[in-house]
Amino acid sequence: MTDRTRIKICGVTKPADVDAAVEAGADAIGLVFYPPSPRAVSVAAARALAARLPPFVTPVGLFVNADDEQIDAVLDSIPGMLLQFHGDEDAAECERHLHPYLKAARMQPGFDLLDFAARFSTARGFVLDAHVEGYGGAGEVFDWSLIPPGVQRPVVLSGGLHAANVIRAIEQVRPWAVDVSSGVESSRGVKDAAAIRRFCDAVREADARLAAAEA
Ligand SMILES: O=C(O)c1ccccc1NCC(=O)[C@H](O)[C@H](O)COP(=O)(O)O
Repeated sequence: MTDRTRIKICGVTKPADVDAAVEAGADAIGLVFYPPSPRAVSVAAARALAARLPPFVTPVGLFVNADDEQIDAVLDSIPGMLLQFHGDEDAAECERHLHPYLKAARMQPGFDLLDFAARFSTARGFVLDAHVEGYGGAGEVFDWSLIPPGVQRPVVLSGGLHAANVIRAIEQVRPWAVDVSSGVESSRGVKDAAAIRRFCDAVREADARLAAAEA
């Protein structure tokens, strides 16, 4: 159990999105380098967005089965990036960029997360998302009871979260962090500053409730 649940606001595309996330207390922002996504950004745009981040707020670069040249171009342009592999990448493909990375697991009945975690032994943590077409960013919740005890690395709970369900999600799963994209948008791909604030406030409320219950 962490002292406070970290927050990643994913799929930011505008300076105002970054500012809203930082202002609301997010710990990380997600920059999507997957062209089919309505949240996809160019390397140049991502560099400018990441440059707005204050110290200790992390840019996370999100890839889906990208080629090495694309990943290396991003890493050459944006210092301090944490990688997030959200496709069918194997461990070797994740490791070869010599950067810390998160590996996404698309949760469904029968999926062996402990075996998955053992296969990605160098991952800094696992983004647990719904198993959806298009790999992610779908705004769909998965059954959190599918998460087994004993995952020895930080869990980033993701998939269909929003201000109205994130307290229950944190109470049930006790993740290291929560990650959200659709749930803080006014329409697909358009971030909403008030929704970002509501989401982050709800995470703080969840942390306060857990602290009070454990006092
Ligand atoms: O954000 C996307 O458009 C996206 C597209 C393809 C693969 C992953 C994508 N996002 C990855 C994330 O980390 C999202 O925050 C995560 O899937 C949760 O999204 P949502 O359910 O919309 O909150």
